[in-house]
Amino acid sequence: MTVILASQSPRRKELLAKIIQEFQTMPADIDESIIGELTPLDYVLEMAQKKAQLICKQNPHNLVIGSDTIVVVGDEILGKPQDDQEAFEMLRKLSGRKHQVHTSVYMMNPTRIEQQIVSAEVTFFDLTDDEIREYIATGEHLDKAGAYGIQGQGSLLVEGIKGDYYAIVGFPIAQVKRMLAKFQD
Ligand SMILES: Cc1cn([C@H]2C[C@H](O)[C@@H](COP(=O)(O)OP(=O)(O)OP(=O)(O)O)O2)c(=O)[nH]c1=O
Repeated sequence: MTVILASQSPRRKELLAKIIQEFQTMPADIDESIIGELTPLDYVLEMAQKKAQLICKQNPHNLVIGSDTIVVVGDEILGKPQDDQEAFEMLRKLSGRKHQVHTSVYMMNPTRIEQQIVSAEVTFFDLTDDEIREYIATGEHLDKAGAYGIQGQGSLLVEGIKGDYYAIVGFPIAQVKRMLAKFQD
């Protein structure tokens, strides 16, 4: 059965390639704007489900994987920033405190569904406005939840992490591998 990753993220593609050799990718363009109506965990799972369901409709005989990543600080959900100004505000909120990163994975084929949320806690150093501007100048913040990428220059903002590093980067491969194994049963 062909595996389809319902994603346009080059990172998710790279990470899935670490655990399976053959799969396709298809972007799932869904409306991610219902922030606020759901709890963070319900929201992140729903986004992964929507991505998987959209691609599954067009490819009903395949195993489709959707995934989504959010940052939660206090009780606020941070998705991807719209522009540099919003990125600046997000990074200011994250400065000097802990936040949670949640990545959901939703897998479906005609006979089975597996879903999972994998989380990590990230602590940021105290950041000056100049440090935030310097980071934003790298440009790597724009397509990332919370406006940073721990795998890049964003690592310089991070004092520590607890939990699964790959959940922060956007695709928790150890859990994904275990979920995929259930489709072999
Ligand atoms: C916090 C953090 C997020 N991210 C990324 C992971 C996700 O790709 C992105 C959050 O956006 P998502 O909407 O989860 O994913 P996406 O738009 O990149 O891809 P698709 O919906 O097509 O699957 O933020 C990092 O790469 N590094 C980090 O440290």
